[in-house]
Amino acid sequence: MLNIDCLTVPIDGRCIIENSSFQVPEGKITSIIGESGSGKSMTVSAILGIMPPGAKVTGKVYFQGNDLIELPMNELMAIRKNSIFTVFQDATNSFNPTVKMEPQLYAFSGERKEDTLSHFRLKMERILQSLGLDVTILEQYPFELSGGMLQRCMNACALYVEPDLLIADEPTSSLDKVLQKEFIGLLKQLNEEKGTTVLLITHDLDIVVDAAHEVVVMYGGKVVETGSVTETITSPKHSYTKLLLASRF
Ligand SMILES: Nc1ncnc2c1ncn2[C@@H]1O[C@H](COP(=O)(O)OP(=O)(O)OP(=O)(O)O)[C@@H](O)[C@H]1O
Repeated sequence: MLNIDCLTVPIDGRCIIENSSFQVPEGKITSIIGESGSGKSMTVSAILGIMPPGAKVTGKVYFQGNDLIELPMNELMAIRKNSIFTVFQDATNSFNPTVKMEPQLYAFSGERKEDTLSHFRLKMERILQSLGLDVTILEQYPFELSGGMLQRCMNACALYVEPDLLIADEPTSSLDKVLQKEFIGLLKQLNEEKGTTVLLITHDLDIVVDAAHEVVVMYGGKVVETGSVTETITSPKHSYTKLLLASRF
């Protein structure tokens, strides 16, 4: 589904990602794990084509037969709109505080699917209720909702869109344990019931073990190990992976 080949990202002469290759197989949950600053989020940015000024990307990012790095911006935007949904670390930052929830959730989900507002409302209300949210939140502003509720709203959009690829970048790090478990359950549900391919970025090995099928270990801007989660935790090869496993207990 997603095939990263020799990805290299220098920013202002400093190499942030170096010659990294890995695959995200269709229908699986693949997790990128690594210490803070190892280049996990920058890898996501390179996949999505959202790079900071001064960055140069080389290598290939194949998705559904296209090299996303080579695509003109309008074609990349169309692929992102139709096939990829991204959940970022702190949902609070994804919403405009001065706009009510309904138009914002519509923009993230119904509008992307080209659904009418009335169709969106019916479908979204069902999803919100299934996530334990009252539909009156649609009339509220983001600042009236808790961080956990906003994260659930973003999850509701992912459920609405049913993307081919869901990218979740540290989605649980601002959540309490109960909401973390709920989010991971939702990822598994989307993966098992809808066949959604998931790329999950985390620094939490317990989440990888609980949710992922495949793991990509990053260290110092490089992919140092890839493999199935079972294989990697039973016989890690790289010293950093061994350290990560040792620090789990
Ligand atoms: N806009 C930017 N300009 C220059 N360097 C950046 C920029 N954003 C990130 N970096 C650098 O790129 C490196 C990788 O950062 P990245 O955010 O990808 O790490 P990460 O593995 O996701 O870390 P974390 O787990 O803390 O989110 C870091 O050294 C960081 O300082």
